[in-house]
Amino acid sequence: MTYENPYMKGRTWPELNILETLRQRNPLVICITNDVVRTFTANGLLAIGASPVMSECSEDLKDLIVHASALLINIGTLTPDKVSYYKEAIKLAKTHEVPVVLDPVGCHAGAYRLSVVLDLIKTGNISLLRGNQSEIKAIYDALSPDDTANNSTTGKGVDGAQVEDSAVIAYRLARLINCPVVTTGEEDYISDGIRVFAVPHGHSVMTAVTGTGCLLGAVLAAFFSAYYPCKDSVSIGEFLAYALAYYGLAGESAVQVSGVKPGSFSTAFMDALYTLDDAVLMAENRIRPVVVPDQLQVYFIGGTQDVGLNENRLLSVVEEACRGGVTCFQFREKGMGTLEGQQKLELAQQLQQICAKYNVLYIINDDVDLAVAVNADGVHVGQEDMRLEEVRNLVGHKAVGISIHSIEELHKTVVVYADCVGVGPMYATSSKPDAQEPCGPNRISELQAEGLTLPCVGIGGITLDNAKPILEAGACGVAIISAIAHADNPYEAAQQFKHLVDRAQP
Ligand SMILES: Nc1ncnc2c1ncn2[C@@H]1O[C@H](COP(=O)(O)OP(=O)(O)OP(=O)(O)O)[C@@H](O)[C@H]1O
Ligand SMILES: Cc1ncsc1CCO
Ligand SMILES: [Mg+2]
Repeated sequence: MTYENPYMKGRTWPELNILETLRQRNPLVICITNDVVRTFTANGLLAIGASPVMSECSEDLKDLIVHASALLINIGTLTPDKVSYYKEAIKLAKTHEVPVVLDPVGCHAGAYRLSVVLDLIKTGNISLLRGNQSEIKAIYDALSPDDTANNSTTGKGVDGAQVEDSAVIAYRLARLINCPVVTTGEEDYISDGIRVFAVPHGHSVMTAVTGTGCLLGAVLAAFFSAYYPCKDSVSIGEFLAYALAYYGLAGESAVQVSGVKPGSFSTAFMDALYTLDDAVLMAENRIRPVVVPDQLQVYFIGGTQDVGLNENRLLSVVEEACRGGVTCFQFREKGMGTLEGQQKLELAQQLQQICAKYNVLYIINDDVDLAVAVNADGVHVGQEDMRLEEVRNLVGHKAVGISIHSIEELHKTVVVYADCVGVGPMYATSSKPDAQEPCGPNRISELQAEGLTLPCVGIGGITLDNAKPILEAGACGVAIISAIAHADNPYEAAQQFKHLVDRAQP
C-alpha cells in the first residue's frame, strides 16, 4: 500500500511480514497434546517454520520452557494424571512468561472434559482459547451469567457443528475469561474482547482429516512469537485473524492440488503450509471485520466541545464513562475552538489508552488519517464525508461506521463497505448544531424493513427516559453525548444506560 498519512510524518502503511518474522524466529512451541495428533502437529509446525517439541512431564518441561515461545495444551486424550500435569505446566509457563494456548477438545461432548477446561481457564493464565464452534459454545454456556443459556453437553464426539451467533459468543467469552477466543468452522471467528473478525477461509475437507483443528491451535501458538514486532500497528485480534487466514488459505491451496480427498489432502496441506508466504495474505486475504450488537450497546460520543473545551475534563469523563460500562467510545472533535493537528493526535492517544484499559471499542469520527495514525479500532463517517469505499481502502480491517438518516440515504450508501450504522437524530438535540429534523425511533425499523441488516445505534437527544423505544425499534444500542458528558456523575449515567440496554435485550 502506498498511502501516506499526514500524522505519520511521511511514513507509509506498515507492511506486515508475519510469516517471514515467524520463520526467522523459528519459535520453539511446546506441545502437550493428544495421542491422536502428535506427529501431524509436529510436522505442521515444522512446515510453517516453527520448532515443535512434545513434552510429557513437568521434570522435563521445566528445562524446555526456558527456551519456549509458546505452550500448547490440548486435552484431547485427557486422564486425571494429565490434568495435574496441565495445571503444573500452566504454572511453569506463567513463571517464564510463556503464552499458553488451550484447545478444549470435545468439551461439548463430556461433562468431565468440560469441568477440566473450566478449571484450566480459571487459572487466569490462558493466553488464547481455540476450539471448534461447539466446544466454544459449551464453554460460553457454562460460564454465561445468562440463565437461558443451555448448560448441558450436546455433542457426541470431538467434531463440532456449525453454531449460530459464533461471532457474538467469541466476543462475549473473550470478555468473560479475559483472553482472546478463536472459534473454528465453516467460517472462523476471533475476538480479543474488543474487536471481532471473521475469517472465511479453509475447506470442508479439513473436517475429514483428524487434527486440523489441533494443529491450528499449535500454529496459533507459534504465531505469538511474531506478534511483538507489529504490536503497535495491529491488535492481537487482527493479528490472529491473519494467522487464521494463512491457515485457511493453506487449506484452500492444498485442495487445488489434492482434490477433495482426505488422504492426499493431508499431504498437500503440509506442502501448502511449507510453501505459503506473506504475499498470499496481501493478494487473497479476506478477513472481514465484524461488529456485534454487544459492542454498540452504550456508545458514548464526545470531544472537547462537549466539556467546555477542557481536555482534562474530557479525559476524566471518558474514564468515568468507561468505568461505568460504556461499550464503545467515539472521539468526535468538532466545532469552534476544538483541537487540531498534533494536539488532537495526543489527546486521541490518551483517550485510546483509557478505552484499551476498559476494553472499550475506540472509534474516531471523520478523521481517517487520525484513526490510522493512532491505530484506533474504527472510524465513523457521515454522508458528507469521504466515500465509504475510499474509507475502507484506507483503514483496512478497522470497523467502519456510517450515519444514515433516511431511506434515500440507505439506498445511496454502499453498505458493503460499512460494519455498523448510526441512525438519527432520534430526538431533538443540542449537541450537533447542524442536525437534521428528528426522525424518531421508527426510522430504525423502517430502514431494517428496507433491507438494512448491519447493527444500528440510535443517536440524537437520547436520555434515560426516552431510550427504550429506540431499542424496541430494533437498535442494538444507543449513542449518547450530553446525557453522559453533561451528567453530574458520568460514571452513574453510563452505568444506568448499560443496565437499561441489558434489561431491554434478550
Ligand atoms: N466447513 C468448513 N469449510 C471450510 N473450512 C472449515 C470447515 N470446517 C472447518 N474448517 C477449517 O478446518 C480447520 C479446523 O477446524 P475445525 O472446526 O474442524 O476444528 P476441530 O473440530 O477442533 O478439529 P480436530 O479436533 O479434528 O483437530 C479450521 O482451519 C477451519 O477453518
Ligand atoms: C479423534 C480424537 N479423539 C480424541 S482427541 C482426537 C483428535 C481430534 O481432536
Ligand atoms: Mg478439535
